[in-house]
Amino acid sequence: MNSDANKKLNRLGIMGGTFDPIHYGHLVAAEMARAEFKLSKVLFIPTGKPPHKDRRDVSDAKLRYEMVKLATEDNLAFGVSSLEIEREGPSYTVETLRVLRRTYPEHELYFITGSDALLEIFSWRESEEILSMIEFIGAARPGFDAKDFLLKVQHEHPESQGKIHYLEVPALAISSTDIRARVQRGEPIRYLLPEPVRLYLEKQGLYLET
Ligand SMILES: Nc1ncnc2c1ncn2[C@@H]1O[C@H](COP(=O)(O)OP(=O)(O)OP(=O)(O)O)[C@@H](O)[C@H]1O
Ligand SMILES: O=C(O)c1ccc[n+]([C@@H]2O[C@H](COP(=O)([O-])O)[C@@H](O)[C@H]2O)c1
Repeated sequence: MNSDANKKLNRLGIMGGTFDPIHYGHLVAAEMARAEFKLSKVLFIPTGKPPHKDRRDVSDAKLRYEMVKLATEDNLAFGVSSLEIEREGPSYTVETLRVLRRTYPEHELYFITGSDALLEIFSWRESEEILSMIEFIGAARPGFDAKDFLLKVQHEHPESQGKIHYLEVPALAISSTDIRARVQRGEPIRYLLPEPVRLYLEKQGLYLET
């Protein structure tokens, strides 16, 4: 086999997010993407300072990183990177990808997002540069019309043709916002996220205050 053919076998999935906290919606999307797109590994990258979120009270990056570690350690194909939480300033994806390109020169990079985030990638910093470096996998969330969306994208952003893939996942209507609100109201969150993460966030007293 020549080296070009070899290259194609290495596919790295990247799952970026605030993960405040990580939950089964994230994990199912990553696992389905891994299998469907034959990714050798999925790297979870918690954001240091989320560029598009104006919540001033995003939890401490180290706590969010720790929760991602706890949630992913039982899957050998999952890894966690502290790249963004160690970098100063907003966590722009383009900067992260430049580092990953150097770290994984032989890999094709696939960025996994929920379909809601897929609608926003064109507003990301240097989105054209991003599209020249990687492909996107958009995981379906409830209420999302993928066919319409892909048609619209192709029409408005012809440069993205062939670079955005749609992945159907068993839709889980779980969000970090809902989990935080439940904790605040004293409602159960068990089975919405891995048990070690639930125990950790309770021990840390996370989300008790608005
Ligand atoms: N239930 C879900 N199914 C599929 N993808 C999801 C789900 N929840 C989040 N994602 C995706 O995971 C990535 C990281 O999401 P993020 O950490 O912001 O979680 P979130 O639940 O959307 O958080 P919040 O409610 O605080 O906005 C985003 O691309 C998002 O679209
Ligand atoms: O680079 C950007 O301009 C940019 C703007 C918004 C979001 N992102 C990335 O998209 C991923 C999901 O973000 P979020 O805010 O939905 O948790 C995460 O990796 C962010 O760093 C990136």
